[in-house]
Amino acid sequence: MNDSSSCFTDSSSFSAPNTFIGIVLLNSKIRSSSSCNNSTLLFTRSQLLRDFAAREFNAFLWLFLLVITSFLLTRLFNVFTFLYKARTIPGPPASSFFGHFKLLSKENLTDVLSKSHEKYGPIVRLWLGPTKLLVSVKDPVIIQEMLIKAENKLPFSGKAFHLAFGQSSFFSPLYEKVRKRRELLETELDERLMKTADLNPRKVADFIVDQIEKIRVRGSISCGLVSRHMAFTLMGATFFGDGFLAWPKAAIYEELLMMIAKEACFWASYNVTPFWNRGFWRYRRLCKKLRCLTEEILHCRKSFEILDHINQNVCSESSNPETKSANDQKNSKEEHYGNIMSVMLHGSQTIATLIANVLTNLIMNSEIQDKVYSEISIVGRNPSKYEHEDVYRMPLLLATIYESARLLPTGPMLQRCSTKQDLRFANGVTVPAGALLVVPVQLVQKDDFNWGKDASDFNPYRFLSNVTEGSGSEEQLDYGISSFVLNDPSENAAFLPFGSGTRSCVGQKLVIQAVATLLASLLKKYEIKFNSGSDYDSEPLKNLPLLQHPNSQILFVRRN
Ligand code: HEM
Repeated sequence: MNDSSSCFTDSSSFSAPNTFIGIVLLNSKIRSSSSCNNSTLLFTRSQLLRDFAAREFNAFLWLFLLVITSFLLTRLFNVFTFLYKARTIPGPPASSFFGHFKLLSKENLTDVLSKSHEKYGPIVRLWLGPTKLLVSVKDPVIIQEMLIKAENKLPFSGKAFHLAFGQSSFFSPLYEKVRKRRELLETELDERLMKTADLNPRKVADFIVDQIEKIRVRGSISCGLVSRHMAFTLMGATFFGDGFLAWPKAAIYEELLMMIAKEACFWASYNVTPFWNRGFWRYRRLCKKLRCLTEEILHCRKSFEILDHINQNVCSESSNPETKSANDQKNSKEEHYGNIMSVMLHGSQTIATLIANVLTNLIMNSEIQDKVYSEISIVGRNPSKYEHEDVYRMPLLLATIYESARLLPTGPMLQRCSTKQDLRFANGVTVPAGALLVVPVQLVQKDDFNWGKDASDFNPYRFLSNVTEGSGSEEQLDYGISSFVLNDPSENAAFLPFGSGTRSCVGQKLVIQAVATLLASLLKKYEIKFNSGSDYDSEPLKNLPLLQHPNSQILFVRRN
């Protein structure tokens, strides 16, 4: 037998190793067999490596296939479990693969939900797509439970703010992200509400009354426009201090904010940000201008500003300022500006709608306006030690504000989602994780079951309790006002204009005090009327449900 017989020239006489170590061992074996010539050795080695690579590649493919298959099987299992759990929630049957999408593209969601609740009860489901489940809750007790348990909002909530103003942690969908700032803002606002010096809605009210005096001589004014201006001035003075009232660029800031408000939802509705659209870039330029003006007012203001304080608190807790990188500092500054602009936008829009609703209701119900005026006059004759406390002695005015917020809430739906865990309600219904949960506020706040037969009528007295007869002062009785006390509106779980639970509105107390003070100052000086010839100036309209966003022309008539 010659020497070469021991060489590994015949590839079939050996098998390639399965591991890299195997290759190394075999390689050393080949090297040690000195009788092999170089070319045979090279051939054998490359053959081995090729064989090894092929095996490794096959193994990799198998592994990849296994991972993909198990991933798909898990997804499939999850989808079936989701569908199975969703089956237990009552709702109209979905006729197509796309669920109720067709129905919703033809009809308003609130109307569809109204019919579905009537037929299927307090919890109903609708399919927005093959696996997109929407669950609507109309029962106040279950709503309360849901708004506490489901802490997160839908992933796209806050997208409009994010697109317009960059990072904004107040309106982030994740509760974890907003929790700290929510708490700080709440505490800050509570503290400021206690101190008259820092935040004085009366100053804002006097400023607005002065402005109204100027426009009054020119005649009537659009209710929507004047409400918008009042809301903006209130928000500006609250967050930038009294110096905001004299800021010469306030009017430009207001105009920009309102232009952005008009377009924000439209641009946020795109799944992919429309960078190719010129209109989008024009919108971005508006946002940038607003950002510059925000920076400007923050630089020149003298008074302390609430959100600045919160930002400092959050930054000092999250990291040591000395070790903070320049990038971190830039991000926190961006977020600070984002927060200011988003709160200004949210507050101005919602307060404007609320003021417009109250003014419209007071005009359409002149007897209530007269009584509120009487109430303001009585309190004015015997003012409290602290001016800002006066409004809490005006129950009818406060009840009018609550009733206006009940009849026409600023948003038609509250929304939540539970991404990780199923939600189990006390009544036995389980909503699978990943479903969108909504509360149709308009339906809940006008439901006869929750509010009585006159649920659709304007009746502020539903928020008042009559204290035993005869306890009212003579002066009160002269004005035809019996002694009323305001009930806590949150006692009724169906009262949701500011949401409820873990993600409820942080500005509620501020709004009620500020709007009541402003309206008290206005009503004390002026009687508010529709301009004759205005659409609303007719008796038959009185009992019609309040129209959305009333844009009637109103007059401020000076009282003697
Ligand atoms: C009439 C005026 C206002 C109305 C009707 C209103 C209404 C609401 C509603 C319905 C929500 C969602 C609540 C929920 O999902 O449960 C909300 C959230 C919020 N509101 Fe207001 N709001 C008003 C004014 C304000 C003001 C003046 C501020 C600031 C001082 C403010 C700060 C916030 C914040 C920070 C959130 C987000 C809370 C979160 O996501 O955790 N709101 N508001």
